[in-house]
Amino acid sequence: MKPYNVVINFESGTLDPGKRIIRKVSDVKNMFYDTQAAEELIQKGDPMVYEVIYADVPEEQGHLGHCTTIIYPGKIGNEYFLTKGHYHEKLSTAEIYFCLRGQGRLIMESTDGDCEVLEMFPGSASYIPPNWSHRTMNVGKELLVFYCIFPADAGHDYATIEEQGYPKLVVEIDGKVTVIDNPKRKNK
Ligand SMILES: O=P(O)(O)OC[C@H]1O[C@](O)(CO)[C@@H](O)[C@@H]1O
Ligand SMILES: [Fe+2]
Repeated sequence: MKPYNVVINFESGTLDPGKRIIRKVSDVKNMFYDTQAAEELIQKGDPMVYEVIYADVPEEQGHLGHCTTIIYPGKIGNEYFLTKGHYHEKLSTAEIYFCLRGQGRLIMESTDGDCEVLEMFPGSASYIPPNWSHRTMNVGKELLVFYCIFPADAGHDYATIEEQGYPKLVVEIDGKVTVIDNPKRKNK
């Protein structure tokens, strides 16, 4: 293949040319603490939670996958709109998130059971080491837009997070972004 450019719009988060994946509340309902509130939102029109726009790169060793992620502002119950979250199938692969717009949080858990939450803001570049799962939330009132770079053969393992969730939740309490223990978390 030959070198090529894509163009990223820092405002809207579009990456062109790219392949767009859309996730609505119905696609991520099991990830939220308040599943009842998620069901109600699905009945009210099933709004979009986030989209990912991938550059066209072969999913092969040696290549770097890259994409933008756009998370809409919103909450389910008092929990901010979030991505599904995953480990990489190839656990030895890292990832970088470079925030272009908005305010977010990045929650990560390692295979050793450590949990960390980082702030995301325009200009923040977050390093997700090998063996750490990752999920992002939009904690602001505008779009959260960030650019991701990862080994193209990393793959996604969604099952672990879908089953056990994270040890912490990022929620709004009295208008403030607050990190609390996840009451539903098993084995912790
Ligand atoms: O794949 P998820 O967990 O739905 O979240 C999407 C985010 O993670 C990535 O899959 C990359 O690891 C990006 O596409 C994006 O930021
Ligand atoms: Fe990833």
